[in-house]
Amino acid sequence: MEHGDILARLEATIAERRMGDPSASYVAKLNAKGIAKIAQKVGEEGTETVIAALAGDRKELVGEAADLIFHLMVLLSAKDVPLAEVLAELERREGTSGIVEKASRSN
Ligand SMILES: N=c1c2ncn([C@@H]3O[C@H](COP(=O)(O)OP(=O)(O)OP(=O)(O)O)[C@@H](O)[C@H]3O)c2ncn1[C@@H]1O[C@H](COP(=O)(O)O)[C@@H](O)[C@H]1O
Repeated sequence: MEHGDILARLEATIAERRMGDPSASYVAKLNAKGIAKIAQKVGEEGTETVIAALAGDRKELVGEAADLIFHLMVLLSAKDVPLAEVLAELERREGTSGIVEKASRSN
């Protein structure tokens, strides 16, 4: 199976569970706690990813990176930002120099 499909499936699952029962779904539980809690989780998972990278534990890094991507997708969903919009932004940057691109970025 193509790995790229998992992001689309995960986005659909997150959208489906968002308003669900917090006692039966982690995605619903996080959304019930509000945007600040979701954003906090993204920050925590980012920090844990950095720690795993610096500790040199490859398996730990893969797990933390998966946690980070998952929580970032929960955050994007909660803010009604489709993943396609982020991917389109990456496509827009594709082929441009990161050095030049940084200077011309609007945000
Ligand atoms: N990919 C994930 C995924 N990655 C990590 N996690 C959960 O993220 C949580 C992170 O653990 P933490 O200890 O950091 O957080 P916590 O202790 O639960 O919460 P706090 O203490 O921060 O309040 C764990 O409960 C993990 O199970 C995930 N939960 C769900 N998914 C996907 O989301 C789908 C829907 O899940 P439900 O909403 O639970 O149905 C699943 O089928 C999966 O595909």
